[in-house]
Amino acid sequence: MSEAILELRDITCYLEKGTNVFSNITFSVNDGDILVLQGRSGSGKSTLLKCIAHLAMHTGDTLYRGIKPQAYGIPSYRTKVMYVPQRPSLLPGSPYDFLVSVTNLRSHKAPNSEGLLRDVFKQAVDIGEQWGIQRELWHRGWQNVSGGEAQRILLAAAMSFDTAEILLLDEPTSALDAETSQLVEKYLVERVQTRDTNLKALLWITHSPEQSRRVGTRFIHLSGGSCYETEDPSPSPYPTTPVG
Ligand SMILES: Nc1ncnc2c1ncn2[C@@H]1O[C@H](COP(=O)(O)OP(=O)(O)OP(=O)(O)O)[C@@H](O)[C@H]1O
Repeated sequence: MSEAILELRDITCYLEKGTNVFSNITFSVNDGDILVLQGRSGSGKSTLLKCIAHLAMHTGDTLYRGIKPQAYGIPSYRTKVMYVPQRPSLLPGSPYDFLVSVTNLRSHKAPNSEGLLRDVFKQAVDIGEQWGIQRELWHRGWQNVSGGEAQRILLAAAMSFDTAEILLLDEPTSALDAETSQLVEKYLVERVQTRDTNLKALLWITHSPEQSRRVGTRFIHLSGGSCYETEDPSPSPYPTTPVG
């Protein structure tokens, strides 16, 4: 059996007193997994990714390589287990400014931070160009790039940092046309399989059964506040085998 990188134990999320989105979610993400997370709209998929990234209040434990994120340091943990939202709705400035901010955080403005930024930017532009993102878009304000462009830019940025062992992908291709979507899928899957970067696994929300079949190695459904692992890549609202 492959090595567990991330373990979720009894993750329960309450949004209001007395109402929980889900409870006691327990599963592991192993080296090499492309774990597809499915479920009806409103079942709590995005919220679960936010709990894993420690961006939403919850109870239960997350262990990254056997260590609690609090012990690891939440900012460092988030560079290893990185949440990639559907849209960068609240980010100021341009995509390039975003690369600068994250690189400054990473380097703590060390003397070589310019070199690090140059490498990250080159990598981001290279990846983006493979997906049809022209270099000049990195310098445009976020509000002036389309939803599909912003999605690809965020993903290219996440890949260019090359710090993450797990990417938490919230419908990463929802704004893309079929052809571009498959280009991005292929790239992400290959990065996990070829092992030439730090990336070891993906936790991927999708509503598309076709995408699920193309990319997934494991399939987890959220339904009725619980989660279920299944061999079936097509979403089912009434799965039968609970995990955890
Ligand atoms: N900040 C919040 N305050 C109150 N309710 C919230 C909040 N965030 C999410 N919810 C509710 O929690 C539930 C789960 O939301 P979530 O976005 O996780 O669902 P989802 O499965 O990702 O949905 P979709 O497939 O439509 O993106 C929904 O009923 C949503 O309305």
